[in-house]
Amino acid sequence: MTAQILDGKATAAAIKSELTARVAALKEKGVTPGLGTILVGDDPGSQKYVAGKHRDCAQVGIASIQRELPATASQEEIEAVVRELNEDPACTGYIVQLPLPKGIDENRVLELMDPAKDADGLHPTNLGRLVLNEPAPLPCTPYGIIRLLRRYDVELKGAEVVVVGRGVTIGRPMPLLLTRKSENATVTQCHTGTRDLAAHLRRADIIVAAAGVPHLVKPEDVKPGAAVLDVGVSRDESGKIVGDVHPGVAEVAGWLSPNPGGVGPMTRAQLLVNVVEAAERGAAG
Ligand SMILES: Nc1nc(=O)c2c([nH]1)NC[C@@H]1CN(c3ccc(C(=O)N[C@@H](CCC(=O)O)C(=O)O)cc3)C=[N+]21
Repeated sequence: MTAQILDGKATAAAIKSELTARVAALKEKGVTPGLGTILVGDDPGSQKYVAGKHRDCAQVGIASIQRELPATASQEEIEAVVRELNEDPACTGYIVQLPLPKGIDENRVLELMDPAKDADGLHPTNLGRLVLNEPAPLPCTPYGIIRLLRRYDVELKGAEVVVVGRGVTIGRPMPLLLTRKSENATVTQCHTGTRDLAAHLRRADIIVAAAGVPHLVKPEDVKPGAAVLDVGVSRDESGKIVGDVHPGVAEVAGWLSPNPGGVGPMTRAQLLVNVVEAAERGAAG
């Protein structure tokens, strides 16, 4: 048996083509959605991700607003750019590319953002709304994962999901989305303090591997037919992406998201969704 591929690239392309129509409709009303990015420092990986986000924008007709600061930028300088984008009417949503350089208080920067312009869905107010079941922009990677599973008709209702990892962008918000009434999954969250990870993995109908540990999920730990999402991104010596899922899992799983080509493109598509939805709310109000 070989797993069906959860093709994030193709699914993201479909979402982007739907967004293209919504952006065109907004433009007829005189509203152009604009995605802002704030990039601090010159990490080549971060530069590449940010460039990809602006390429996506061009594809669907969203305007790009790019702000770059040197690695030596101070807390005050970064916060000044956040305030500027909060005020800029051309910017309907934006992100601060993470991580920020050492010595910068990331949470203070994120808290300064206008929650209505939070394209990542990671502002404390929006995470709070998620906990309270109130409408809010949703965290891009977790929601991208859910949309990918839905696209391939993977049953979420009643499913036993194991989330591996407790990072702020994926691990922590993922169970909040999965346990909504609309998803109705049962979630076990595993992390470095988990005593017997393999025992949990073996029971899972769906595994979300977001630990950032190369090949953490082994074929012998996967229940035959399970859906496995490879979210972790590590790099080998040559700079090639190594995921959290061992390649042998493809022989056991029922569905598998490749890495690259799986969750990454879905994250980027969801970012655009948040920007367009913010612009639609603005146009309606
Ligand atoms: N405020 C903030 N929001 C983020 O969403 C955010 C961030 N900071 N910091 C870094 C991580 C990383 N991230 C990725 C998004 C897409 C791909 C992606 O599309 N990857 C391609 C391959 C890219 C390649 O080959 O390097 C793929 O999986 O097919 C990867 C990584 C978003 N992040």
